[in-house]
Amino acid sequence: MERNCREATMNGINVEKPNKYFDGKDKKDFLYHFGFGVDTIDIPAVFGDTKFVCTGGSPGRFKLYAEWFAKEAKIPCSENLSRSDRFVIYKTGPVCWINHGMGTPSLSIMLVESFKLMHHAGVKSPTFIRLGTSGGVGVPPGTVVVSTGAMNAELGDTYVQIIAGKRIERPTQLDSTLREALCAVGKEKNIPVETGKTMCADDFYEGQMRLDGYFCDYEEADKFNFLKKLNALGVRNIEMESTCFASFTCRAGFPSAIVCVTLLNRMDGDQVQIAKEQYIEYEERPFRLVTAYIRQQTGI
Ligand SMILES: O=P(O)(O)O[C@@H]1C[C@H](O)[C@@H](CO)O1
Ligand SMILES: O=c1cc[nH]c(=O)[nH]1
Repeated sequence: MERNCREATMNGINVEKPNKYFDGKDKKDFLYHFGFGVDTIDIPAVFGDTKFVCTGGSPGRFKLYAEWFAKEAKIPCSENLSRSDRFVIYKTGPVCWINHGMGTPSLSIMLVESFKLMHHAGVKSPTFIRLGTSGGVGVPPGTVVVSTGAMNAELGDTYVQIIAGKRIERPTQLDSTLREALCAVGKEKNIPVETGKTMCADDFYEGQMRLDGYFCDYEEADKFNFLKKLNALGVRNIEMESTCFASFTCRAGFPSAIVCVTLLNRMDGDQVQIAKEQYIEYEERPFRLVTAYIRQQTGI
């Protein structure tokens, strides 16, 4: 049965308390990949009013999203608040825009430091939304997939971590209330929205059964059989972060959603070759949907 993370949070199910070791009175926690810590900036003053953390891979796209949001809501956009060159952090009122790089290893670092940031800022239940791009599985290019769940590369609905030499699998639930609200906004705004599972691959080429990588030791028929299998399992898009994102946010008890536009239908090809204007219009779709939802929720 599908679980709602918000309920899970309220009932205390699946929600883990922050690690006791990083927050002792004598400890001055430093967020290494953000380049600042509790000792170097006044975290509650800068981040204490955060309600939403929006994230996605590219630093340039997230700077743009923050600027677009500020312009639309007629509020100021901060400078890049990150003091490291690993990630960018922009703030527009109650919304933080932080990029996470490509793949789950990079995302996991960004999420852990964002969760610690919210903890130090005294923010109780921030909503996390991943706005990204993906390859569609049987859906037309430009479709915005709001994920019902995340599936790993072995086609299990879990996020696999190796800790102390052991394989740990954790659930990849997403918040169904948030998803439904986002879908309703998409409909209102005439944005082509679909719901379905998102497959999280470990790489862009072989892990997604592309035929255009440098290596390929399978046949074209294997690719199509795999994509058909995914489609039959309810998968509508493939990207590279969803399992970690769903698992970490649910573990922390934060409502979360994944909203990714499809750049192509993988049933029709592998190369991502889109005219610049079309690419920007596709990139804008998750932004328009999520922004409308945030503005509706916050009244800004
Ligand atoms: O959020 P983005 O668009 O960066 O995410 C997808 C998944 C991979 O990180 C990347 C591959 O092109 O795009
Ligand atoms: O096909 C695609 C497109 C974007 N991102 C992916 O991971 N795969």
